[in-house]
Amino acid sequence: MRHAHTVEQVRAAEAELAGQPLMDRAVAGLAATCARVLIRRRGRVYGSRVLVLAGSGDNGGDALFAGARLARRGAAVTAVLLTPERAHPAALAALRATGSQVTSDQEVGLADFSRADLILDGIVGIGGSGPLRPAAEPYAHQPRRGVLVAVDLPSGVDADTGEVAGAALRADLTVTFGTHKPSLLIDPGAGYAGPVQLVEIGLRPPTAPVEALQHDEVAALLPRPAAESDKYKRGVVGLLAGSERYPGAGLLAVAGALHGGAGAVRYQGRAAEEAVRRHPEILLTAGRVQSLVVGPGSGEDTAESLDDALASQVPVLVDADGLTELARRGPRALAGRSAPTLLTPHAGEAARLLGGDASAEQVAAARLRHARELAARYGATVLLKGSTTVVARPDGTARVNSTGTAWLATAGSGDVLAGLIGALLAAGLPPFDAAPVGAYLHGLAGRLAAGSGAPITASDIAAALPAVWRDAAQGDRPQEGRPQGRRAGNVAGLGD
Ligand SMILES: NC(=O)C1=CN([C@@H]2O[C@H](COP(=O)(O)OP(=O)(O)OC[C@H]3O[C@@H](n4cnc5c(N)ncnc54)[C@H](O)[C@@H]3O)[C@@H](O)[C@H]2O)[C@@H](O)CC1
Ligand SMILES: Nc1ncnc2c1ncn2[C@@H]1O[C@H](COP(=O)(O)OP(=O)(O)O)[C@@H](O)[C@H]1O
Ligand SMILES: [K+]
Repeated sequence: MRHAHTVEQVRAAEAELAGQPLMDRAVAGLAATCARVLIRRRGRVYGSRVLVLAGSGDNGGDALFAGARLARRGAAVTAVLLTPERAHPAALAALRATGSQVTSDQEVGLADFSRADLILDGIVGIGGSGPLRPAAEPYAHQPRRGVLVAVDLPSGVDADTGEVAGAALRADLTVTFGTHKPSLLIDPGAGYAGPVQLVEIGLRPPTAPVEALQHDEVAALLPRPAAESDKYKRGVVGLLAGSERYPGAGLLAVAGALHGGAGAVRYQGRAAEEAVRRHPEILLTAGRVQSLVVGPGSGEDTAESLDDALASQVPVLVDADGLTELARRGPRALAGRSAPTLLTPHAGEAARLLGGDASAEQVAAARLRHARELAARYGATVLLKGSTTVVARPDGTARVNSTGTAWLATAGSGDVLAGLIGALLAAGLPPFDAAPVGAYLHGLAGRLAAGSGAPITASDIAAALPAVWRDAAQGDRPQEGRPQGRRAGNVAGLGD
């Protein structure tokens, strides 16, 4: 499990360790990573050009101290102070003692930014607030050829949410201290961080409000048939999906559900004939189910299907057309439910569910905030899809997905996901497990299908599910780094 803590929690955990050399530990890890980057890039640290961008707080202090360590190994280090009168005194003295150049001339800084082999972004860390200050902003737009390492988190990114209010520095790699911050796991912030390396400094923060399942946790949660299982004991998922206008969505939901670990898939929609032709293993008769999926391509049947689903006593996943109908009815439509409800909107559907309080763009720019808001308003678990999938519960706890690729953004991909998660619900996983496990497998399937990068169809994603299930079931293989097609670029693999 990857855990992410808020700034407040990090500060409290730090206070408990007062007197311990936390900064030394952080700096040692940071400098070691920078040295590795330089050795991979240039074969050695000696003679490399390093630029340190130092703000006024301890984040700048970390960067200056790391710069001093690199200078002692022969790097040509220049430090640019963004607030010269408030630079970290001890760290500045340490860097000066190496004979390195220190300047507050931003013209020099910007020129070096373009030339340096390695840039340390120590402008601002967890003490940041609001958009980058004017002195720092030009660095966010300046071209460079070297590797940019963000200290703790990329400057300009809000640590607790991953929101980016204005410009931010786009890192190739982030070295973070003590614990992950939510912004390192959630876009758009995560997209600025690149691969993240965690340096342990001894912090013991409390329960994490945001976490990301990894292979081990997914392996432990995957439903497996027991010796005495039969198909009903394994769970039956009911699909209320597909209509005359959108038969394909029903078929794709079936394809996802068949690979989701339930014992049987009961299909109730207008694409029945085609569904059974393609998937002869499905059931078309009415009967007991342990979960229901309502909405993918339900078209003209949506209102009635939603009525049926919400009146049931089993976990219900509402997706696509079902969400549009639910948005019309509002949160009260879920008030009488005794079994759990899971909503799986993309940003546009989320905006609808919020009744016009946010646009799709605003939802995508503040995923954690809006997923939490929706979960609280509807009293349901919410899986918000998109570049980072976020699952939130009404109490605000959240899980974010660390697999996936932008190639998943293809028509019908969400229908496969809905069927898959529906089956996991039928197999007995609670929504806060079923949703992130489904997203994790779906993301891995997208990566597997896309390979080194190629357009994929939703059917390809479904077809890849058995292989990624087998892989995930083995556990112990953390899925680090950013998905295919992201700019891990010139330091691919350094986040390991
Ligand atoms: N808390 C901890 O447990 C540890 C913290 N360490 C480092 O300390 C950092 C936090 O240090 P601080 O609390 O001094 O805070 P920061 O250094 O993150 O930032 C505070 C300073 O940045 C300026 N600032 C705020 N918002 C800004 C913006 N948008 N643009 C430009 N400047 C801005 C403020 O004027 C303030 O003086 C961490 O990010 C990490 O790098 C590490 O040394 C190890 C341990
Ligand atoms: N930029 C992206 N990066 C990674 N995954 C994405 C991106 N955009 C969309 N996805 C994923 O692709 C799927 C698309 O689902 P959805 O929007 O419901 O599409 P559809 O309605 O066509 O099935 C979701 O799982 C979503 O998280
Ligand atoms: K930083």
